[in-house]
Amino acid sequence: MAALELDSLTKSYGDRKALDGATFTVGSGEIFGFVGSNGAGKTTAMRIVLGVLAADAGEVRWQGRPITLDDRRRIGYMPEERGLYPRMRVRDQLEYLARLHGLTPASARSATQRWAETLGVAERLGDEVQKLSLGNQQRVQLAAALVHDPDVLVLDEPFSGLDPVAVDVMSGVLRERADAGVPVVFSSHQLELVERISDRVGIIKSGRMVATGSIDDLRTTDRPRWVVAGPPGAQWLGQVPGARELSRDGDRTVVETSDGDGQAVLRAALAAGPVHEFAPARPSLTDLFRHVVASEEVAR
Ligand SMILES: Nc1ncnc2c1ncn2[C@@H]1O[C@H](COP(=O)(O)OP(=O)(O)OP(=O)(O)O)[C@@H](O)[C@H]1O
Repeated sequence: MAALELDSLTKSYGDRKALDGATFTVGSGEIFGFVGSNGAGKTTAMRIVLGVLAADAGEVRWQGRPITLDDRRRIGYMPEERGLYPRMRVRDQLEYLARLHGLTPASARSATQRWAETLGVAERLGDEVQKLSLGNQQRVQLAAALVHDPDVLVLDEPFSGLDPVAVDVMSGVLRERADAGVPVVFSSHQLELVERISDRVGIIKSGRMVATGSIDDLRTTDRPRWVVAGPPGAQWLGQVPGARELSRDGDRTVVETSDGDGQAVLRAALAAGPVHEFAPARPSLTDLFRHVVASEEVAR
């Protein structure tokens, strides 16, 4: 079931339309990767979910009804502009945020300890935030989003600037929270990472969702592609009706077919010479992103 729904959100800043009917849902237990070019509207959409910004039109729903202030208090949010007090000690900061969300002093203390350990910053609990490296500050920022055991996670570029170990720690935590039933939505420009950890992704362009679904859904096309390595050139391809070369790198050709008949492609290649690789070509999220962002067509 869709736990969090963004329905037809519209928002303008003066005459600049930041959101233009953006709609998507995030289910319980689902990690949703929210991607789009700079200025496409991701932060604006997340701020509207949080309620720090009001939509001009459209609605955010939680569990099927309009989201309330109380629901919003149960969101764990990592803002793009971050939001830690630089001179406050990590421990005080996390305990303070937990208390703001209604935890008792004892629960705030134990949640602070637990999340600091999970995120690898327990040894820095006594330090001022400003003395931490940026990556460690970001771990603390995630701890700040998690310390009140939120029902939803909304994270604006949580992975930017992290080293690979920190990326693993953070993605492990997101998966663990999702497995506990929490809907997780995060924005990122690191498309390989988004592809690796998201259950579903949404691509936003100029304030409108141009594609939403699992990576496999988005890959599904009525013009399947194949990689063929072997015969030099691509003259052999002329023998296959409805097939065309998309790209060629040395003896490796990516072929698009109109009817998905890979066997016809393989037969033509074999007739031209030995073939040492033949496989369906699976576009990466980066390929899909380039494709939908470059095209003007608005789908789904
Ligand atoms: N406070 C503001 N005042 C005026 N325009 C704004 C404001 N905030 C955002 N915008 C504009 O709204 C559009 C959407 O911005 P938004 O920050 O939501 O994009 P984004 O997808 O998060 O971008 P990025 O990937 O660069 O963080 C942009 O054109 C931006 O310039």
